[in-house]
Amino acid sequence: MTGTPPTALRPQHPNPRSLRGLAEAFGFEVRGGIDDLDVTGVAIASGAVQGGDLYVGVPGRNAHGARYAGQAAANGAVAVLTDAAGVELAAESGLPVLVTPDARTALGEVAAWIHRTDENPATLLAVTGTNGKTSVVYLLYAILRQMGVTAGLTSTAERRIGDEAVTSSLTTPEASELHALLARMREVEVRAVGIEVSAQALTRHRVDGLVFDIAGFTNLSHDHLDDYASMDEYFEAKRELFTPERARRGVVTVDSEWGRRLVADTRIPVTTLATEPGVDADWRMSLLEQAPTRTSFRLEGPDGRALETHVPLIGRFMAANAALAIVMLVEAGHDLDLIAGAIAERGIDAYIPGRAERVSGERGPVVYIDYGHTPDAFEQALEAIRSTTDGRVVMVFGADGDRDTTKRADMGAIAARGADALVITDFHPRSEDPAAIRAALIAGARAAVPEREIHEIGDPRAAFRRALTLVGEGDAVLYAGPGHEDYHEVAGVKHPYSARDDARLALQEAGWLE
Ligand SMILES: CC(=O)N[C@H]1[C@@H](OP(=O)(O)OP(=O)(O)OC[C@H]2O[C@@H](n3ccc(=O)[nH]c3=O)[C@H](O)[C@@H]2O)O[C@H](CO)[C@@H](O)[C@@H]1O[C@H](C)C(=O)N[C@@H](C)C(=O)N[C@H](CCC(=O)O)C(=O)O
Ligand SMILES: Nc1ncnc2c1ncn2[C@@H]1O[C@H](COP(=O)(O)OP(=O)(O)OP(=O)(O)O)[C@@H](O)[C@H]1O
Repeated sequence: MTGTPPTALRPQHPNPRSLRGLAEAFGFEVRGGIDDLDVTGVAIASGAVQGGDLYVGVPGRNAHGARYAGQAAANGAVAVLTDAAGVELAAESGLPVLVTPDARTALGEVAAWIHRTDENPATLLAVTGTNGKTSVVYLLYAILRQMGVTAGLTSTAERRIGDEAVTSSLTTPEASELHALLARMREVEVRAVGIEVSAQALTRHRVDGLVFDIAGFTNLSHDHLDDYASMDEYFEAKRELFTPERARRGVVTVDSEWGRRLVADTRIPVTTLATEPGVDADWRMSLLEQAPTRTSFRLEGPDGRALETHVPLIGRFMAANAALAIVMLVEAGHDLDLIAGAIAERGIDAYIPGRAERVSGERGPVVYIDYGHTPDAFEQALEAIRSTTDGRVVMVFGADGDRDTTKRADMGAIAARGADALVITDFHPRSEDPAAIRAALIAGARAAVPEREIHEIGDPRAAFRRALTLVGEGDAVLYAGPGHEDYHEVAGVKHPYSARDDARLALQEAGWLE
């Protein structure tokens, strides 16, 4: 996947900056003539380079990026920034080379300098946590727009400025892309931006060169133990967002021990939010009503301030995400009454692609396509569906290949406990044997509930159609995993596949959708 140029939103009228000025500002060693050269952008993937860019060659898992300096030059790069190991490779391109001990560490500040990020007046709202980041940034975006604020977002699904959107490749863009996106947002006078920040982004310097106005925390649960040696290390990666170098203020959901630990450990001022009963916090969310099409809730603040609203989505977890978004906006300086006024009547008018997205119509079973791929996400989504469904709940799911294998047994177990029947299928097996991934999920399910009805069908299209044969009016299907995605990755090849489109087609074939 690396080397594929990510589609990126960039400023349309960049202000050129002097390359000599850049080298002097950062104390870079210079090889080659750079006087009279200007730089207008920055990229770390050669395929993404545009005329006037600085190409930054960073070492990767597969190759040193400096190896691709020739392609960067062909695409119009004016110079290369790299480390000592990359100098010789970069010089082969014929471009001048700037040298720094660690090009990845330098990238964020360099991108901020080139794109003048300091001059960006937008409020920056960062969201981290294992689950709910994408949802919270879409909820922030929706509320801001309902309040008449020009907003942007960056998430796993999309980067979005007003109505302009491009599909994302990473959850958090590389720093080169992120600062360009913010510069583009400044051009169109975006005033507030929701930014999803993964643990990997913090660890890999993708949000360097930014200090967020508000950092929000959703939750922490089992995921990414292929990237981090333990839950403690994973937590430490997230905790970094709640330091003065990264954020001015925080809003922390304290339902879990991890949230409480974050509050105890942080060095920035934080406001707390509880969304479960019996947890003490500055703000408390309580559910009012759960229906298959919406969830309404009440949010109460420290001084008796309160609002009631709803989200057009299922589940306590979605109300929790919405409550976090609202408290983040209050902490960013928005008046609670103004927020309430904007969302009281119509509720929060959010569309979140592929997160508990209802694809069924008026007739037949209710079908949700979800992006859940962790044990906790499975549990939350199943609980939400149970609380709005009297009939059977059938769950279709698989597990990522080449990703944290230790969560598979738990995913199987939670599905077996929460659903009446399971259809276990393939979800991006990547380089792994798909049958072995299914076997791990089935073993987890059988260990938890030996008698559970389980169907094993590798092809996701056939699996979903099997699920439809197991349900009828009043029942529900949860298809967890693919969410908004439009591909199915097998052995390094991405095959076109949209679970949402295919599910609609299957519902039509079954006569349940026009
Ligand atoms: C493990 C990891 O983070 N890998 C990232 C890394 O890839 P890499 O080290 O393998 O790169 P490489 O292939 O060795 O190439 C080295 C350099 O040469 C460049 N190159 C390479 C080939 C070429 O033709 N031209 C070129 O310029 C590459 O852009 C890179 O800068 O640098 C690439 C360029 O930016 C990233 O795309 C890639 O993210 C991969 C796709 C990835 O999957 N990352 C995951 C771990 C990740 O970050 N996930 C979180 C999700 C969190 C969540 O689920 O919540 C995220 O924020 O997305
Ligand atoms: N607050 C929450 N608590 C637990 N599970 C949640 C929560 N919000 C969403 N989920 C579940 O997690 C899935 C992913 O949600 P979302 O995309 O918002 O999270 P994320 O943190 O952005 O994950 P990713 O970066 O992988 O997209 C949802 O489809 C849902 O199943």
